[in-house]
Formats: sequence, structure tokens, C-alpha cells
Amino acid sequence: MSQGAGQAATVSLRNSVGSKLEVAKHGAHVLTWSPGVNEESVLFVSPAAKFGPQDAIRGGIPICFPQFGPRGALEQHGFCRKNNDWAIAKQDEKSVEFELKDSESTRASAWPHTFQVNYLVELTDEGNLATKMKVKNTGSEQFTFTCALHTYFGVGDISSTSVEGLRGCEYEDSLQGGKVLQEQEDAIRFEGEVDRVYGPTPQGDESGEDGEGTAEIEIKDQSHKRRICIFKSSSFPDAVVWNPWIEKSQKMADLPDDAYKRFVCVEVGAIRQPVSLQPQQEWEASQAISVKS
Ligand SMILES: O=P(O)(O)OC[C@H]1O[C@@H](O)[C@H](O)[C@@H](O)[C@@H]1O
Repeated sequence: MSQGAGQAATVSLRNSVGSKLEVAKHGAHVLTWSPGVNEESVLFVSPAAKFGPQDAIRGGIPICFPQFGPRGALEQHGFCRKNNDWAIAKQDEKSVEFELKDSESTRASAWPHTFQVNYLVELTDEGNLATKMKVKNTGSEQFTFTCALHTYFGVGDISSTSVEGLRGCEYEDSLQGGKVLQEQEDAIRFEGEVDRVYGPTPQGDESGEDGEGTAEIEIKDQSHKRRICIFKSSSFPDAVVWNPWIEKSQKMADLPDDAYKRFVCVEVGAIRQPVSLQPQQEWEASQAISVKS
């Protein structure tokens, strides 16, 4: 455990070809991921991010659980991302698994259930970032939850960035009070604030002919001349596309006013249809991210 991003206690992983990543114990929050030697992190972390015990870190991969956004009685995006009680369950050179169980404070919240979340973060031999989230109902009553891996992807310039793979998909437009629309475009481009929950999104094919599969969603970043490929399991049926643009950025104390130009959030999750777990039942979902030029 060391101090990363200036202030957070972190775990660092590095593979034999020089790929590396860093995860803060606070929130089991992936902060940086560099797929190649001497490459900058693909993930955006705000230069004004806060790392205190009560803060949600602005950037990287916050875990939204057991509530996505304002869809329930809890605070926005649930209590996991601000939680300091994550323990390290397992760790080796390539992976680290975090574990969070219900505590006095979670039981006193508007979601008072008995649960266990395990979150595995792995650096693959190819330098890709693979994550797996497991939720177990360890109590004696059924519960429901929504969740997301709220990834902030760094881009060279949001104006020459597009998100692809969602054409034909239904989405709730948060900027129009959740109005349900259907995506007409092959490429979602950014000329203002975008805040949408797509779902269910089309499934990709991890075993494609070239052995590399077909990503569900791709971010095309023309400035960096790269594509970020997002693979997700079917238990993450939904995907959020979010960029705050200028006015919202100006209102966010932990984001410089012009920082919206340098990231896009594509967040895989189980959002539109809450997941229901019976006592002792488990749920599991995964995401893998790779970068191609
Ligand atoms: O400021 P927060 O709580 O981290 O949320 C950031 C954004 O997170 C996104 O997931 C939501 O769709 C947006 O509506 C929200 O503004």
C-alpha cells in the first residue's frame, strides 16, 4: 500500500510488459491505468479531485452501489464510492480483490441490508484492464440494487470524440426528465451536455474471428488517434454516456471549468431494471477495457 494521486492509499499493479494500474482503497477506486510502457493513464482524474474520507473521487472508476444516481432513497450513486471500509481480500502481481461488507453505517442508511461486494481488478498479460464485481445477499431478506462502474475515460478533445455501438438502443435522457428515446446515430458526438442511460445495449462477441472479439461500445478519440474498446457481460445490461459540458463543470468544485473537454464517462451498469437478490443468492458482472490505435 502506498500513497497515490498525491493523497490516497493505493495498491499498484504492474505486468511484465510494463502495463500498470493504481487502485485507491477508498472506494476500491481505480485511479490510473496505462496499458503500455511509459504511456499516460487512459483514465481521467480531475486535477481538483478530493481524496478525503468523505469524498467521492472525481475521475478514475468510481463504483456506484447499491444505487445508481438519484434512483432511490440513498445519496447520489450510493455509499460504496465514499467508503473506507473496503478490505483487500486477495492480491498477487496481476490482480487485487477488494471486499466490502455491511457495517453499522450502511445498516443505518436507507439501504439497511446485509451484503458482501467483491471487486476484482486485474491487469491482463496484454495490458488490458479487467474488472469483476460480485454481490452476495448474506442476509435473510431479499433486496434490490442498481449499480455502475462509472469510468472516466481521458480524451484529447471531447469535440473530436464519439461513442459508438449504441445505435438502435433505447435510452432515458436525463436532460429531458428521463424521456425514453431511441438512438438514431452510429456515432454519438458532443456539442453540449449529454446524460443518458442506454439499455439494454447490444451484446458484443468476445470470441470474434480475430480472437479479439467485438466490443459492445467503442470510444473513438481522433486527437489521440485511438479507440477505447469496452466489453461487458450481459449482467451489466446498461450503459451511461455522460459529459457535463461547460455550465455543469463550472458548478462542480472538484472539476476545473474547462476539464469537460478532456474526458467522457461511459459507465456500464445494471440501472434501468434493478437487480433482485434472494438470501444467499449472488450476482456477478464484468467489464474489460482495451485500447487500439
Ligand atoms: O457528481 P456525481 O455525483 O459524481 O455524478 C456525476 C454524474 O454521474 C452520471 O452517472 C450521471 O448520469 C450524471 O447525472 C451525474 O451528474
